[in-house]
Amino acid sequence: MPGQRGPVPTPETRDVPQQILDILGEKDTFKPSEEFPTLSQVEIKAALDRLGSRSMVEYEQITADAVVLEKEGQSIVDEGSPEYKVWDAIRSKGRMGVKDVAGAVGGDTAKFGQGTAMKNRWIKKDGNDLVIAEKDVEDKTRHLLQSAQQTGNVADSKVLADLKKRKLVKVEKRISYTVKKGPKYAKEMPVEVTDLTADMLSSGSWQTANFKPYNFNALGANQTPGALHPLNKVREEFRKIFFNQGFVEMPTSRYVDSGFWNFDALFVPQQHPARDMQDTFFISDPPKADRPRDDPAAEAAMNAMEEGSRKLYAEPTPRKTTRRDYEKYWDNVREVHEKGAFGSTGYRYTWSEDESLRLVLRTHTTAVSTWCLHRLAEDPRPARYFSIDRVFRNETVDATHLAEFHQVEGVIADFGLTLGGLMKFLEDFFGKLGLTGLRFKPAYNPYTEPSMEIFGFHAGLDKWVEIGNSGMFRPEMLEPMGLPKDMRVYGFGLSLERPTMIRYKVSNIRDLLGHKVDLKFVEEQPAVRLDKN
Ligand SMILES: N[C@@H](Cc1ccccc1)C(=O)O
Repeated sequence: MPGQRGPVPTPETRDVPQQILDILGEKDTFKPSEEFPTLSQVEIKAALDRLGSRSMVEYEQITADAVVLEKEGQSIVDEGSPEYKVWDAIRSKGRMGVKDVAGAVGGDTAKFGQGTAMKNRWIKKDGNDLVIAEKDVEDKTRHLLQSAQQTGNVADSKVLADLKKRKLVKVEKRISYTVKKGPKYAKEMPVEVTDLTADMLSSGSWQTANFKPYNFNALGANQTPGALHPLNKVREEFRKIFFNQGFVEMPTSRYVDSGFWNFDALFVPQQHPARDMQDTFFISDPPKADRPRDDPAAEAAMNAMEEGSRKLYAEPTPRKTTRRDYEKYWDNVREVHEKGAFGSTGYRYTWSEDESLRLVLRTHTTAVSTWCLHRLAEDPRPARYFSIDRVFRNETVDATHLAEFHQVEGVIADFGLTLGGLMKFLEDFFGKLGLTGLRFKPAYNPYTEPSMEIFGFHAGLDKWVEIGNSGMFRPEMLEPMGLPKDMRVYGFGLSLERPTMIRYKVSNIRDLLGHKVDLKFVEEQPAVRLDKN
């Protein structure tokens, strides 16, 4: 029975309760330690408890002193006493030089044995030699210790004190039991019923059935309650960091989105290589997305997230909601691509509505940030949003790349933001993950200007690793939404997999994500604190 306190019955111990009943059929009382010399005290106790809890036996515990052999005492029992060994060595040679005894029996044995053998008059000196004085001797020390071992007792207290002084024996407390019949004694272990069944109820046999008593001392069986996946553990750590800095979590989980939200609204030109089949998974059925329009489900989710945050940070006013003009937004996006607008010269190509309405597996969570930012335009105010969710890219799969992974993404909207502020923010943010002394490298994203790749020095790997991408969103993205000209928005993104792989020392991403993940691995990984190494 899993979790049962005490030893698990083995084939040798399983029928001990029955054997105890058998013995009690012949004697009124007995000591199990004498009848079962090979069983441990714990095994005996388990059998007695089993019978005792059913009132089949009663037992008493006796604590008594027992003489136990020390190592030296045991070796005398096994090989004989030093005095005997000295006598025996001299006997077998006939005579032996005093100086040769140590060589024959060992230094320690010679040292202790020779004197005692002399005192016992087993040996005597003959010139410079030793010869035996007694033809037959009894190794009393050995016999004394043998009997002490068998009975756990040395009757003569003076002898016992002497053996203790010579460190041949010690005295220990021993627990033993005396057993007698209990009020429900029977010759056989009765058959016990564990479950009340429908049959027993209808036949009435439950009335006479012998139910197994509850064992309230039994430990519960170990439960495997499930475990957070390592990615989820790291995700939770990131979420804490974001929440601690006043970020609102964005509603996510919409894996399929239109090109509009994933690309066009972000000022990604329609000919951009990222929009190629090589890089993006396109969905063929349904063939086309709807034009951007009200999205009540996402709206409700985001309202709830904001409401929670508003309570937490005691922000005074809820957002004003006005009707969004999606026709205008759509036209603005077309115009900024095609002809240029809002002070930008645009890309100057013919913008295709069909391309914008193609369905894709979203390639970045910036699609969600874009949706949240366009929503902010109806009541522009400082805001901080984050998401941690799955994205898809048509990549060649290898040890560090899969066609799907997770992005950690944050955006900060405010008035009067500067690039220096973003760098400082990122230093603080990554500092909380234990990464300090960041380096920034100018980079290019169609939707941010300036853009920076973020590098951190990884002490364990002893090299600079790219840990993220960031930038300030372009006016070509923000102004078509209706966000005010003087509002600036930071954005940054990183993968969830990379810090998780480093933290859990996973070298192949397929051990972390996909269909080959070992559940045992998942269950065994400890929780982490990202800011503790
Ligand atoms: N979308 C970028 C990350 C990013 C987000 C926001 C601003 C700048 C960069 C990526 O996928 O790598």
